[in-house]
Amino acid sequence: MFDTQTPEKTVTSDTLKFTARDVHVYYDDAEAIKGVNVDILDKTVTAFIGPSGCGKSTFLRCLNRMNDTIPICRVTGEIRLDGQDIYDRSIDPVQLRAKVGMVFQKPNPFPKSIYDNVAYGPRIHGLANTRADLDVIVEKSLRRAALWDEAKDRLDSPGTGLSGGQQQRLCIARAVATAPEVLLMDEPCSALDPIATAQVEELIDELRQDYSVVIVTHSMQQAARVSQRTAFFHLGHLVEFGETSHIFTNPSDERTESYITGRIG
Ligand SMILES: Nc1ncnc2c1ncn2[C@@H]1O[C@H](COP(=O)(O)OP(=O)(O)OP(=O)(O)O)[C@@H](O)[C@H]1O
Repeated sequence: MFDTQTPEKTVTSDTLKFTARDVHVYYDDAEAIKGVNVDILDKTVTAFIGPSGCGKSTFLRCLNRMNDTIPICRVTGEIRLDGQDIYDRSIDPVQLRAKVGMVFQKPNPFPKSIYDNVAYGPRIHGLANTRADLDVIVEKSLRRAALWDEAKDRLDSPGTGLSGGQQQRLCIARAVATAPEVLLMDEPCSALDPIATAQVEELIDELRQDYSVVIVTHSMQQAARVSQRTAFFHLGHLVEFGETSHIFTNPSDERTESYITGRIG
């Protein structure tokens, strides 16, 4: 089911980025997340795994308040980023999402040029004073997303004209352009072929030098390859959370074992 040969990846940071306490999420009366507590570390890739409908994406979306955009969705409990309550009245969700960037399942570049896709966030957040500043941010972000060499001669071409894998890297460049601290990725490789998937996985490994990355994935092989910590969700509960190598080789909970051995899911 998973690659037991994957070398153990050590957690390199003990700095807490997010702390979530007793988080419940409801869609109308249906409870999708049932009292989740979790600590997410800086400069670490954390994978959320679990059967379809267990709440992985719902919980991920709590971390940058994307659930605010769903009228029937209600979040209770406490989520802190660097110690600050992200659901506090004083927090502007738009500013929060610049700090906590998100990459979605399906690459979704804006119908704009490659340059403008990346420049969009820095422009609306006033991160560049001059065109030259913006050029620097765009180049740096495209380099960070390992897309510069392929894109540098076609910056004025539409982002939608890139291949699927390139589009996803463009979306990663767009997310890193606002200098976020955390990157949330909701099944970022599910629409990609194996080569593009490998490129994005390599990129995730590089990004963790600078960011905390949280990735939802259906692929246990992918979780084992890219993450240092893994959280297993089941029916809205966070069943088990720990070092990826431990979760995959020696899970403590029967439900985790059933999932990773393919008996539930
Ligand atoms: N916008 C929504 N409106 C109503 N219910 C929703 C909404 N989004 C998710 N749900 C429900 O919340 C529960 C958790 O869904 P969620 O998408 O978070 O699970 P998931 O583990 O990410 O699933 P998958 O792996 O299939 O993407 C499910 O019962 C789902 O039907």
